[in-house]
Amino acid sequence: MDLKRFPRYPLTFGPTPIHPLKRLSAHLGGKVDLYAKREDCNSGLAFGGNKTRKLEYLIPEAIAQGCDTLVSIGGIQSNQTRQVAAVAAHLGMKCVLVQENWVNYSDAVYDRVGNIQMSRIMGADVRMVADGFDIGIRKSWEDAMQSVREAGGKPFPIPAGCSEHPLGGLGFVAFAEEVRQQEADLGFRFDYIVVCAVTGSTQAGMVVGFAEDGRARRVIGIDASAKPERTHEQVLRIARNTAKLVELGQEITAEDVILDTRFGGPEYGLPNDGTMEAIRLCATLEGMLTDPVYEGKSMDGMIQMVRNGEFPEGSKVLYAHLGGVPALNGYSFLFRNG
Ligand SMILES: Cc1ncc(COP(=O)(O)O)c(CNC2(C(=O)O)CC2)c1O
Repeated sequence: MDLKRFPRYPLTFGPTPIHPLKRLSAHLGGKVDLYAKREDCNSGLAFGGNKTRKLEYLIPEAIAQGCDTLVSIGGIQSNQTRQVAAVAAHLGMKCVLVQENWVNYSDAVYDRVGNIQMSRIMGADVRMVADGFDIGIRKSWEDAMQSVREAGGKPFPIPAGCSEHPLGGLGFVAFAEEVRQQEADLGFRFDYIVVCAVTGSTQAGMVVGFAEDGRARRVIGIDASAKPERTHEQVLRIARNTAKLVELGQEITAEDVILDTRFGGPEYGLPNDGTMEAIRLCATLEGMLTDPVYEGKSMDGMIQMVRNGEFPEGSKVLYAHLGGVPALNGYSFLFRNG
């Protein structure tokens, strides 16, 4: 699938590395080969992550439109907003971030460390809003854009997770192309790809990208929104729109969106016991850190699926590490004893 007709503004180092998770695979019985693709190491811009790959396809539009301010939204410890702040700083643009109260978790430092701390240091105008979690288009975000216009600025709208932007899925269509090229070098194909899903355009792009070689249903989304009906609908809608955009030539159906709802509880942003065990297991066996909001839940899902024998023996499973580690600082109390 050729994406060259879509302008891309380079914000990442290039193809992200794939490496085996040998100790974790052995610990889980050695019958399934686990690998990680490291989107958490994809850029020098404030630790990067999945949004930085997505922003490569949104930024050309911001530049072409002569926008001077990137406006985005997320929870207090949003990785999205931190990545937007970094890209704005890198491009010499202003940045307004709406940080809503998405997580029912009170830690003394939650709104002063990690992602939100970095966004402030990078010069973003960080605006705290009391509204709770919702992955949809928010009034607070629309108000922020209006405030930029009233101040004489030209805002570029970047919705939560970049997902409701028409080009939001392209980055992870490119991810699938990149994996195919890496598989040619590795000499094998992955049987499954495991990915965390909340606002949906990461999984949606992968579903479209892997549909080309018949692997749409091998993309296993692990819901971390704890509102899976909403996330499933959003993944499906974005995948369908992205399939039309890239002229996939096949229909994406609801059955193509595999979203596992077992690991997202108890709420968005709050870890469960499985999340905490998965974070510790991956950290102590592989030195690979994951977070309590997103990747800890997808890592838990992958670990439990291996333990349950849900991947056939001999399967090669690719874990998409999408970033998120800075938020660990907001959950320090949970790890006070390691
Ligand atoms: C580390 C990490 N892993 C997975 C996801 C889920 O990606 P999608 O939103 O594309 O489904 C996020 C999203 N984060 C959001 C944020 O505000 O940071 C968009 C919710 C993420 O940050």
